[in-house]
Amino acid sequence: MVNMIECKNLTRFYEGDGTKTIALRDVNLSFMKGEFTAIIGPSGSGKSTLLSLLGTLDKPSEGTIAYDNEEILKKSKSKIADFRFQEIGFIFQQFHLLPTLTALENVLTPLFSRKVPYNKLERAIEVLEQVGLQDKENSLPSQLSGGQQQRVAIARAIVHKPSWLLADEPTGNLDTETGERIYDLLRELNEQEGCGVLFVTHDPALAAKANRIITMKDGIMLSDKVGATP
Ligand SMILES: Nc1ncnc2c1ncn2[C@@H]1O[C@H](COP(=O)(O)OP(=O)(O)OP(=O)(O)O)[C@@H](O)[C@H]1O
Repeated sequence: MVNMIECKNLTRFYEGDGTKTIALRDVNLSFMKGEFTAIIGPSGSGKSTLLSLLGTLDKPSEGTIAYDNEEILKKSKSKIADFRFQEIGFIFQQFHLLPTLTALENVLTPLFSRKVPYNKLERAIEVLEQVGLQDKENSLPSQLSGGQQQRVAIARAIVHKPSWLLADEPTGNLDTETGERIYDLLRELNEQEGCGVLFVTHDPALAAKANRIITMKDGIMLSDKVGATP
C-alpha cells in the first residue's frame, strides 16, 4: 500500500531526427494517498507524460520517483509490473475496452494470470455493481453508451483494489452531463476506497472541483494550488 509518491527533478525528453522534445522539465511534486487532484494545461504541456511516469508505464530521462521512499522504476520489469498491478489503476479517454469481450470479461482482464486472495468472478460482479452496471454484465462494449463504457473501464481499473487511480481525460469523450456523473463516480471511489485520484482534464469547471489543481505548461509545473474543500 503506497501512501506517498514523491517526484524529484523529473525530466522526460524524446530524441530523434536530430531534434529533442522536452515533455517534462525538472518537475518536483509529492502526492499523498487519498488526495483528489486535477492536472490541467494546454495540449502538449506534459500532462499525459507525467501520468505515465507516475503510473510506471514510462521511465524518466532524469530525476526520480519514489513510492514510499522506494524507487520502483529501478527494479526489474516483472517487479515493476507486479507493483503496477498492486498499486495503480488506469482510466483513459478512449476507454480501451476489448470489443469482443463482455463488460464482465473486460473487468476480469487485469486479474488473468494473477493470484489474488479473493474470488475473481465475485469481485468483478461487485465492482460492476459499484459503478451501477449490475444489469450490463453480458453486454459488449458496442451495446453500451459512452458513459457506460467508461464505467466498465473504471470497474476494470479498480477490480484489483489499487491505492492510486490515474485518469487521463476520463471525461474527454463524454458530453458534459455524462462527464459530470463519471467525475462524481471518481469522487465516490476516492471517498469510499480512499484511493488517491489524479485526473487530467481540459474542463476548468471539473478541475475547479478538485482538492488540488496542478497546472502544466511547456513541460513545466506552472502552479500547484489548493482547490475546493472536500
Ligand atoms: N513518444 C513520444 N515521442 C516524441 N515526443 C513525444 C512522445 N510522447 C509525447 N511527446 C511530446 O511530449 C510533449 C508532451 O506530451 P503530452 O502527451 O505529455 O502532453 P499533454 O499535455 O498530455 O497533451 P494533450 O492535452 O494534447 O494530451 C509534446 O510535445 C509531445 O509531442
